[in-house]
Amino acid sequence: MTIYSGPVFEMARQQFQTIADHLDIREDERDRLLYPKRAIAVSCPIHRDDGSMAVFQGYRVQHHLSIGATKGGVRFAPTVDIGEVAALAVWMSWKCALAGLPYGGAKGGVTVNPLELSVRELEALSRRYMQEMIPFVGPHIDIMAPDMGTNEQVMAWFMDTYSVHHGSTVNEIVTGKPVSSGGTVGRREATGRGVVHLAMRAAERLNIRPTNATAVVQGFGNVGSISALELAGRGVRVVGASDHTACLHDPRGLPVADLERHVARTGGLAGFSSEMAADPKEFLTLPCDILVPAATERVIDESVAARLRCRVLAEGANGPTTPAADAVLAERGDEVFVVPDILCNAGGVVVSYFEWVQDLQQLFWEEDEVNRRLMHILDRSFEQVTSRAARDKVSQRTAAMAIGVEKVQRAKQTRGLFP
Ligand SMILES: NC(=O)C1=CN([C@@H]2O[C@H](COP(=O)(O)OP(=O)(O)OC[C@H]3O[C@@H](n4cnc5c(N)ncnc54)[C@H](OP(=O)(O)O)[C@@H]3O)[C@@H](O)[C@H]2O)C=CC1
Ligand SMILES: O=C(O)CCC(=O)C(=O)O
Repeated sequence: MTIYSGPVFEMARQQFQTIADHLDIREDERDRLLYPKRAIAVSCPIHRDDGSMAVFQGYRVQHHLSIGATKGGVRFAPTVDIGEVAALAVWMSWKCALAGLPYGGAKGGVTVNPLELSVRELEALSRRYMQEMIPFVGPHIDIMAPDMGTNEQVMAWFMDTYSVHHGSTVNEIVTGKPVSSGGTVGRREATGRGVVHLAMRAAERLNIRPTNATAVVQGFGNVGSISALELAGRGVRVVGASDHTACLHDPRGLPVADLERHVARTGGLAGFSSEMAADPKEFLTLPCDILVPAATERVIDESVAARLRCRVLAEGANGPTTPAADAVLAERGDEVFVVPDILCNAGGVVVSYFEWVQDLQQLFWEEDEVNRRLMHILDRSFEQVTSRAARDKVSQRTAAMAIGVEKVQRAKQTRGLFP
């Protein structure tokens, strides 16, 4: 019996079983590695602007405590449930271990559509969520960060709420804060920047020149918009971009900077251009060299996987590709070079780690230092994953997860169990 259910947790569980079989992990050790150490569920009441009261469910799952504090983002979305949050926490563990960060994985979430809240209501909900979590988090216990539906402003409210309770400013309680409130330069851009850096490494392996390449990006929030801008900055023609409100396609290339300004002004891609409107059902299978899913989980199922027309799949989102889709991609052999999520989008948590280190030391780095160290870690992980995949004749996802799981397993074995 487990409280973790639903399609996203089932996906994380299936992936883990594949890795456990590949690594020949003993049956009696598997549950200890997969199931989260702690899960916290809270009710967050707020006053609505019309004077009524509303209660939102919030969660935080801390997956394992064997390497250090736990780390991971907080998602505000209508889909959030304990199973989704737990799956995302499990993935954070493998991601942090692969990158060599001193953290276990965590994730949080509130079941809410943030677009339906006023700014005042969003602030009230953010503060209430952190207030409810204060007994369970701390700079050496669990450090939150942004994810879907949250941003730098929400992190500043989290940090302020925790600090008011503590009696002095505790910058290191969350990462992804504004630079003006103890954030680091380069964190806002880090995930998309890392995605594109690794997409370029993959393209290089396939002899694709950026200036001859095309890209399609799903999702135009933090990760998607920065990925699109970085791709365009390297001379890649971004031919597709989408969010909930619209899918745009132009084989001649989209004006990415204009899209970003439009989204900043209006809140979405809708209304940018009716001539560029594309069919949402065909969006992910548009022909391109680089496909960046940067929205949500399970968007690439077996049917989409069979029809993908990209050469590089650079997973900006967490869990965009289902295990059934992975099997289809494996059958397609070398046709699609997959840069798996826990490698591809690790730039965010890597720079969050740098932010935490800087906050603890109260010594702040220049942006070129942040980026140099980020690329060093991403390049190291890329080499480890691709050489392990070649050595063991497995997919890059299996290789990446195997490296992460092995590190967590080793830490648990070395520390042992209480008698
Ligand atoms: N932020 C970070 O540092 C990191 C994020 N990630 C992952 O990246 C992904 C995106 O996160 P982030 O950019 O922060 O989130 P944001 O909330 O900033 O942006 C999400 C974007 O995805 C769009 N979107 C959501 N669902 C769909 C859909 N079904 N089809 C098309 N577009 C959709 C949203 O559109 P709309 O606004 O119209 O709803 C929005 O443009 C998530 O999987 C997250 O877990 C991974 C590592 C780090
Ligand atoms: O920056 C962080 O700590 C976590 C980012 C995150 O949630 C993720 O990598 O999925």
